[in-house]
This record gives sequence, structure tokens and C-alpha cells, in this order.
Amino acid sequence: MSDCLIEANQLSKTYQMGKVGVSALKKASFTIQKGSFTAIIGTSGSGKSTLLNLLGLIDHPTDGSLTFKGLNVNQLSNYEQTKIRAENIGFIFQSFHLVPVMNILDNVMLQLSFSKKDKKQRKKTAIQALNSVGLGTYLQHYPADLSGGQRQRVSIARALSKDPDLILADEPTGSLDSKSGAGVLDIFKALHKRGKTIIIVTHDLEIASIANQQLVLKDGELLETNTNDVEQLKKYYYR
Ligand SMILES: Nc1ncnc2c1ncn2[C@@H]1O[C@H](COP(=O)(O)OP(=O)(O)OP(=O)(O)O)[C@@H](O)[C@H]1O
Repeated sequence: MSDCLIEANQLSKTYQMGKVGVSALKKASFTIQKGSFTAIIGTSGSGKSTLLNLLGLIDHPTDGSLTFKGLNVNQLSNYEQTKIRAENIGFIFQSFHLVPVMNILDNVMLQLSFSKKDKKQRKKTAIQALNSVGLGTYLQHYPADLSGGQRQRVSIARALSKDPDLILADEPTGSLDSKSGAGVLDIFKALHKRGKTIIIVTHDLEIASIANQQLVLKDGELLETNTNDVEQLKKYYYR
């Protein structure tokens, strides 16, 4: 069996703004291996979120192809893509995206609404996920009662609850203080050790340097796909 989870070939995205096209991603080709840890870096507007949205099957490329677990995504219907996304991909966002009127157990269980598990099993799975990020004693707390680092751990538990093949994180430590950020990063490192495939968008080059693979974007172009030397990354980042 191939170890390749994702293959991008000349992947491109142009947003149409009236008559003007904004070329946000230009012919990016790379692979993501199963169990790898990939960092996407680049200055603001370089195309990081655009690429993450394509990898998460949230958006469609305008050119090129994307293969997920050997399936050519371009040839799948919206329904099939949604199914792959729901079953295989966990998302973590900088601003957590938790439902404020639900306690954290319900927030995580909500993720499992479409699973085939019954309510009792969904609850058990959600509690296990919250335990795994150290929040097993906070089940009845609401997001507003938690610190930023704890909220981000809830969103990690939510992503983990469906046991996804791939975890996509968009600046997961971006709104956290350095101590909470380090705690969240430790969870990502542990997940990677457990064999999860992780793709993380970050502005933090120290985080990028611990990844196995770095996708450096500049004005929509992919510049480098594998250096973990922070000084080298800085050169790419600031040039
Ligand atoms: N929906 C959209 N419609 C039109 N242009 C867009 C859209 N989304 C992004 N863009 C443009 O595409 C380019 C890449 O944007 P993108 O959000 O992918 O960059 P980014 O690297 O994630 O930036 P940041 O670090 O600021 O989040 C930018 O020029 C942006 O203005």
C-alpha cells in the first residue's frame, strides 16, 4: 500500500473578483505522506489558507489536480467530497469555532452528529477525546469559562473525536500566549507520534522547523518543500 495520503499536481486557485482574476495559488506540486507533519508558511496573502482549504476539500481548485487516498478529488461529486471530509479530516482553527451556548461535551458530540454511533457511544467517544487533551474534568464547562489554551484543546478534541486520517490546523497557536501555545504544540507532537498526519499553517518558524516537511508560499508560488533550518526558513519568509 502506498504511503502517500495526498498528491497535489500543478494545483492552482484563481479567485474571480468581477472581471479580475486573483491568482492565489500557482501550480503547486507536492505530496503529503501518511503520518507526516507538514508546515505551511509564508507571509500574509501568500496563499496559505487557500491551500489549506483545497487540501481540506472545502474549496475546489481552478486548475491542476488533487488526489486524496488515491482518489482524484476533481472527479468526485460535492456529496462524495463532503463525505470524505466528514469521515477523514479534522479541522482546527485559530479562533476555535466553538458553539458558545453549548458545554464542551456537547461541542465535541456535535461533531459526531453524522456518525453512525448511537448517543451513548457518541458521548463515550467525546469524553475519551476530551480526556486525551486533559479536559476530562471540564465536561460541563462552557467555552467562555475556559482559557484560550483550553478552548483550543476542546477544538483539538472535537477534531480527534472522529479519529480522522488527516488533521488540518490553521494557525492553532496564533491567538495563544506562549505557554498555552507550547501546550497545544505538545499535543500536536504527541498526535504525530501516534501516527496522525498533520498539516499546520503557521507564522511561527520554530514550529515549522519541527515539521518533517515545509511548504513555503510566496505570492501563491511554492518555493521550498523541505528545509527545517530556521535560518533558511527566515530567508524564504522575509525575501
Ligand atoms: N474569497 C476570495 N476572493 C478573492 N480573493 C481572495 C479570496 N480569498 C483569498 N483571496 C486572495 O488570495 C490571496 C491569498 O489569500 P490567502 O488568504 O490564501 O493568504 P494567506 O497566506 O492565508 O494570508 P493570511 O496569512 O493573511 O491569512 C490574497 O491575495 C487574498 O486577497
